[in-house]
Amino acid sequence: MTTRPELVLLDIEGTIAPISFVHDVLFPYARARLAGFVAAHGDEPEIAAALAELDAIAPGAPPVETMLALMDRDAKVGPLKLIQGRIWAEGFAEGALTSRLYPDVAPVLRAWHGSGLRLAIYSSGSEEAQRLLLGHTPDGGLTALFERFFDTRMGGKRDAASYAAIARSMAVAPAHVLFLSDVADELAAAATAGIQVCQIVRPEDGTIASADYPTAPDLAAVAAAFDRPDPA
Ligand SMILES: CSCCC(=O)C(=O)COP(=O)(O)O
Ligand SMILES: [Mg+2]
Repeated sequence: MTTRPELVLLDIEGTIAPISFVHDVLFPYARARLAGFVAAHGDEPEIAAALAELDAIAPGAPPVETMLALMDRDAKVGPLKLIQGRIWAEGFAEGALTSRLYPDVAPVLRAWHGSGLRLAIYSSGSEEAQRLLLGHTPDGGLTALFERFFDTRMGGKRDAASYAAIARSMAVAPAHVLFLSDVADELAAAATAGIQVCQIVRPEDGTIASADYPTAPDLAAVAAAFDRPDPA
């Protein structure tokens, strides 16, 4: 991180939301409802298209089994993410789900937005899921702080071209974007595209610090770094 960015691009899981929340609350909620959801909504065009994509991944296998197997290895696959997002939408609408963010996140995001920094999300979770998560936090709705919610329709998070495309679509030079993530491979892809990067290392979630990139324990530390002079 060398210059104060114009745009901060944020990952979700492990960066602003606890991994434990995603794995122990959101994923089990979706797992338990996959079969019922497919039975109820499988004929809707968007869901039917997602089921066809799943069939291309595991030809002939029942789609619910394919999704369960993908979830077992935390595969970030578009049709699975779309269906998870639709299931979580029902949970948030019924009040059965409330999202959880790390405690530093909401105050820093509000301060960044208030100071004119542009904000966007780039997550493997679907755009709908991202909006739900940020719209139902214990600190209130945060979606209005963000200009855009990018998901894997922009490309994979380990592919440099995805970050270049995001910068282009937000009309900002890559060098003026800062990407925050817990995953070193994602930071490597962003750095290849010329984007500034910082790894968020949350000890409570067991993130392993990479030797290759600047690290910070939370968003407050990133914010503090903006105000420090560059090392000579
Ligand atoms: C609202 S996103 C839900 C979490 C999720 O499904 C996911 O895959 C998060 O991936 P990330 O790219 O944010 O680490
Ligand atoms: Mg992450």
